[in-house]
Amino acid sequence: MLLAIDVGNTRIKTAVFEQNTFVDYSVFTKKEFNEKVSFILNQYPKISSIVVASVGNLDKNDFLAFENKAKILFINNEVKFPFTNLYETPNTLGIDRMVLATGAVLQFPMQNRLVIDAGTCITYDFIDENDNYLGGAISPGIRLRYESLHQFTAKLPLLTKTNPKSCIGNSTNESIHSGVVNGLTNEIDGFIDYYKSLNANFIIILTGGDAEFLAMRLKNTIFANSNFLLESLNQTFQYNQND
Ligand SMILES: Nc1ncnc2c1ncn2[C@@H]1O[C@H](COP(=O)(O)OP(=O)(O)O)[C@@H](O)[C@H]1O
Ligand SMILES: CC(C)(COP(=O)(O)O)[C@@H](O)C(=O)NCCC(=O)O
Ligand SMILES: [K+]
Repeated sequence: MLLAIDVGNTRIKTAVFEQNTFVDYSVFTKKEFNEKVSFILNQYPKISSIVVASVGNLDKNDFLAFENKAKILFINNEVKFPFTNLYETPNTLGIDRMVLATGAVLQFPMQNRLVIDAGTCITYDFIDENDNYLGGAISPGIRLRYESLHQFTAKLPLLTKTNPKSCIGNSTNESIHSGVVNGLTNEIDGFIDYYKSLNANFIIILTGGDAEFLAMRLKNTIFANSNFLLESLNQTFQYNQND
């Protein structure tokens, strides 16, 4: 059994896998990290390996306490990836984006793929049909947009994500919801239209904490898979076992 751990900038997500079967899912904060991981390891004594992708503030040392329970693969840019990295600064590319690209290549072979991860930030990653990783974009995620409007102004309230009633917001709250939610869906549809103009044939994977909320609001039809990063971690692990 494998425990996959995704340390994002907002939350930690974990999954237990028995080969390719998703057995268990948890989500928690950094504060709860030690307690939750210990709990999962006790609950599933068959876990023999842990695979970690971290872009948040947990590093390799934070996992040392679990080394006597399971073997740990901490993903960094020295592990094997099934794509050619054409990013100009490969050493600063987010590990989560590399893991997502791995999942896209292994699950959807020989196709152009666009991965959109709607988490703390929205990341866009494009991997072409020849398995070249080209890059994409980084923009603020939904919560970040609401929080920054509040934090960097004197008058704007802090709101939580809500379906806007209209594009034309007729109150402060409705204007904010329209700006954040309609702004982001227009951004995503705009990027998708740009990729379509380059090549009509590509698949789109939408994941992250806001994937389901966004999927139903996009002009383009996309199926959300909130677990794509955890599934991709399992695949990255397996890919590195087959030497
Ligand atoms: N319980 C929750 N706590 C925090 N964010 C949540 C929650 N449920 C959904 N979200 C949404 O998920 C986004 C963060 O997604 P997530 O994939 O967890 O981020 P990250 O991988 O960067 O930690 C936020 O923009 C927020 O709107
Ligand atoms: C862009 C990110 C902050 C996204 O993090 P997340 O929203 O998943 O928490 C992360 O992928 C990262 O730190 N990237 C490094 C810069 C880059 O990818 O070029
Ligand atoms: K992201």
